[in-house]
Amino acid sequence: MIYFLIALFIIALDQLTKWLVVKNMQIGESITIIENFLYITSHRNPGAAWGILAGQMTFFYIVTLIVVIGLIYYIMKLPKDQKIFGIALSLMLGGAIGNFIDRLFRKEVVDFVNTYIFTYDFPIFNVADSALVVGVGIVLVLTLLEGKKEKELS
Ligand SMILES: CCC[C@@H]1OC(=O)[C@@H](C)C[C@H](C)CCCCC(=O)CCC[C@@H](CC)/C=C/C=C(\COC)CC[C@@H](O)[C@@H](O)C[C@H](O)CNC1=O
Repeated sequence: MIYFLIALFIIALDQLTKWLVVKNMQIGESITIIENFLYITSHRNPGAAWGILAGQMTFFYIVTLIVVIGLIYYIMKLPKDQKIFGIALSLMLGGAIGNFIDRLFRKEVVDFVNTYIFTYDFPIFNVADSALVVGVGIVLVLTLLEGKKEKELS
């Protein structure tokens, strides 16, 4: 299934970028990409978004396993014509597994994408987070569009 290849690609890209950051940068070290906008900063997060539930690894394992099993089930069950939906699910699957690998072996997640959206210093994230957020975003948009279409038809 092409969707599992997409998830594998995300996992590989996520783990490669994290490995490069861990290997070549000290924690806290920052490289300017675009002044005042984009930096690569080596960071670790023992929690979820914004560091919530730091250290609750058992909780993260359980939630991630439920998310991963749910996603695999939906990808297997997906009708042939819903390719975009399938791509969104595989982005989420790759992202969830990417962070799961970090939590399993490092007991924390490696983050390095440091952006300043306007002056707000957005939490530092990684490839897996981006895939998750993009995947969630596409699912939300498709669901809203689906709902709108049904309303127009009814
Ligand atoms: C993106 C999901 C977070 C990701 O969830 C995962 O792994 C999943 C598969 C497993 C979690 C245990 C369960 C989801 C918790 C839900 C959550 O957290 C609310 C999310 C809101 C979201 C709206 C969509 C905002 C976005 C935030 C950020 C991402 O910006 C691109 C900032 C990321 C930085 O705080 C970075 O340090 C985080 C670190 O890398 C660990 N990442 C995780 O826990």
